[in-house]
Amino acid sequence: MNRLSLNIDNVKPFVSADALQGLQAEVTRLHNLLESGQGLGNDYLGWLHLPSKIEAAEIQAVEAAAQSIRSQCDALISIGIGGSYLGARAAITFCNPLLRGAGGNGPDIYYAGHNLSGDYLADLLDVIRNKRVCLNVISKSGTTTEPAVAFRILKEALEQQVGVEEARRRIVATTDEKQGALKQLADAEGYQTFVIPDDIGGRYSVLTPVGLLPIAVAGIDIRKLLQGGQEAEHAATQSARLDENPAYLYAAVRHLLYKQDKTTEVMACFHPALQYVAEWWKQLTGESEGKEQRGLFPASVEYTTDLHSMGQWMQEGQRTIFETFLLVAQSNRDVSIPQFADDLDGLNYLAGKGLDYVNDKAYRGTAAAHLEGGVPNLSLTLQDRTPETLGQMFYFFERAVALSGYLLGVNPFDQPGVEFYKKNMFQLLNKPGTEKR
Ligand SMILES: O=P(O)(O)OC[C@H]1O[C@](O)(CO)[C@@H](O)[C@@H]1O
Repeated sequence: MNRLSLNIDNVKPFVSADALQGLQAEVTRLHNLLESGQGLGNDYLGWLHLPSKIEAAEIQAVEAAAQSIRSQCDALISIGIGGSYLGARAAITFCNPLLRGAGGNGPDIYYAGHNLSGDYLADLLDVIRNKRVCLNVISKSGTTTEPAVAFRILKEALEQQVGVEEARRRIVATTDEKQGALKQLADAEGYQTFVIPDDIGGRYSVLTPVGLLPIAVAGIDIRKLLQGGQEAEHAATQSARLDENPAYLYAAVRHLLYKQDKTTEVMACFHPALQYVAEWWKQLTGESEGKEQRGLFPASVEYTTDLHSMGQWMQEGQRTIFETFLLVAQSNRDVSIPQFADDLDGLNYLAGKGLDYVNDKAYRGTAAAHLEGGVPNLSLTLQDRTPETLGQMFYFFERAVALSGYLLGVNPFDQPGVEFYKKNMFQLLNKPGTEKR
């Protein structure tokens, strides 16, 4: 079942059917390279068939741990950064009510370890002071500074609140099977642990326990999420043809636009539930493609609010951009506009219409205006805000970005550039073993 639809009508003035057809042979070659495990970064392909291969026992273990957290606690703090953070936050924001506790009908979900702000952590410590708290610390390497520091502080706070023994029961670690400081710490303390497979990098890990545990704690059905992932996996595996494989069509279109010096891709959403989906997508594309001085710069805007700020730039700024609209066809709920007898605000022409109707017109008006202003744009419409649709979307982008990296000739599964700031930071912090340059 296809829960996503890709519309490329507004790129046609820039990308011809012939140009797409001209890329087909290369796409097919790269598809075969990906599937046969012969391409760049082939030791990180565990995500490729993960949705269909994840073991029933693993799903059950995640569900049981989530249930135990839901029954013990009224707040979960998910501690991680980058790929060990954004997938869960994207899913939880996407599926759950926007203004109630982020955990929907379960514990409130808070995040830590994704920044180094003292204010942020101090505020978080205040907020959780009188709550029953559980911690899920997530780090593949087990050595990333931001989550390690946050975990140290939150672990101490929890131990002071409930004692060392009870704290141990309330902490779950998601990390490497064998290595890293977090693994050693978890073993020493006797925490429950989940494993991040060796062959799956952080930004491709949302459908492993990295994402699944916090998502399940938030009351989202992870089986449905995985089902969506599986549907997209099957669809993308079956055919490399651009007229049959929308993930590859998206990759091919953005590659052809990049070749025309459209070097920035702006993901534009009209729904606040997509805010962290865009953040997840930025990590996926940025870390996968931005290397060897190549790669699209991934940016995002949230409409309609940003139409009143960035809208000017989008309409008339440098023509080095294209836009990918990420849309939701069916919201969970809608609110209709009332009729007023006096009509002093002049809005009676919208009376009886839902906000989604108005939002849709805003999208259509924007897409046409930006095309007229020289910005090619494509639209990916998600059928609804269900976990199945989200699972399809996660896999759609993973597959598309893997192919995009191969089209660029880079390894989409490493991130050597990220280490540079860390070296400098450690030297500035006088970390033992690092020397000043
Ligand atoms: O799970 P870890 O090892 O803490 O890494 C978190 C994130 O940091 C990075 O390694 C970059 O530093 C990302 O690739 C990764 O998603």
